[in-house]
Amino acid sequence: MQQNSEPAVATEGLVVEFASRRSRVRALDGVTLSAQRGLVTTILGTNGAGKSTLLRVLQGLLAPTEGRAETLGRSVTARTAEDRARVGVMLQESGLPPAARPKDFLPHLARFYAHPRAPQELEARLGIDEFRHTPIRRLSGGQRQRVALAAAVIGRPELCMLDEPSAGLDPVSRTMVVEFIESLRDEGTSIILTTHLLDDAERLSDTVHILSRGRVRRSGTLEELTSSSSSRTLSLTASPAAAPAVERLRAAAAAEGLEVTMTTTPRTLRFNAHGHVSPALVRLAADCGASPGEPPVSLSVTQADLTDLFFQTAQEDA
Ligand SMILES: Nc1ncnc2c1ncn2[C@@H]1O[C@H](COP(=O)(O)OP(=O)(O)OP(=O)(O)O)[C@@H](O)[C@H]1O
Repeated sequence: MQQNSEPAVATEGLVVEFASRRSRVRALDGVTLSAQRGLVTTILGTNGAGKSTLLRVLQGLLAPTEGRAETLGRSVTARTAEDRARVGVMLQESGLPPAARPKDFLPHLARFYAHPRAPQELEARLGIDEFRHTPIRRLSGGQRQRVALAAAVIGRPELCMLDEPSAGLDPVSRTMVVEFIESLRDEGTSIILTTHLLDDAERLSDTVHILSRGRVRRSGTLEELTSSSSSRTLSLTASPAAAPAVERLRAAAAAEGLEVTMTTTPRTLRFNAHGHVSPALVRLAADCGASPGEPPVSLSVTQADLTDLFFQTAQEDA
């Protein structure tokens, strides 16, 4: 028996190198991270950061060049069939049989497990019942994705790895999938998630690891990550009469290295500056009214959110 105190996932110094005669790519460059049981751990990163490579190693589909990786306390290179049955996997390329219909495929899959979920209940929860008679090759990308998610969880895995499960879904299906993932977590399933949808990441994640160029650049709970960041967003709305003052603010923010966006309509000026917002800049903003010494229509300084951190990480590594 495995001890449940083991983390759901643990990696140490994981390196994956893809080498051809012409080039060599270090997709993972010393990744050390862990994911606690019963929580949602999200891996974020720009395209090519190494997220799918990491999942492929954790799924035992790719041998690391260096380092070690464990799922549920077992090395990924030494897993038995029984160990594999405890891990559910949803890949970006679905790997589903094209001629099968969901109504046959899910019950067929269920027969491989001792205590499977009821296929019809899964169909209903993921909206698959609407197209259960259609062969998989005729399903849309978003429909196929939901069948792949159902297939990943039908055996009641203790650990579920989901590679961009909500990407490309319409808003109704996306909500269904996000709520489904929440319910898996509530049942105690450990979940490793990758996504580019930062709203979903904010809603679902207990812990986040942000990868860039094959390395873990930031790790922590959402609260730890955002409170440790010195980044703030200064947002201001002013009347067009305040344009000269807002222009001075823009120049000062740019000189301090902040990222600035401005939009002007006939009735309002909107100004946003993101980065290390100094007290001097806040004082300058407080004077952006229609006449000298008057305050602007609105002014706020807010803590960085996950989106800000994501951009910051990408910029630091550019
Ligand atoms: N089989 C392969 N052969 C050569 N290079 C590869 C291979 N698979 C991935 N790579 C490279 O490894 C790096 C990481 O790729 P990976 O697919 O892990 O990124 P990702 O973070 O999942 O990106 P995305 O968000 O686009 O899915 C990229 O530079 C990619 O080109």
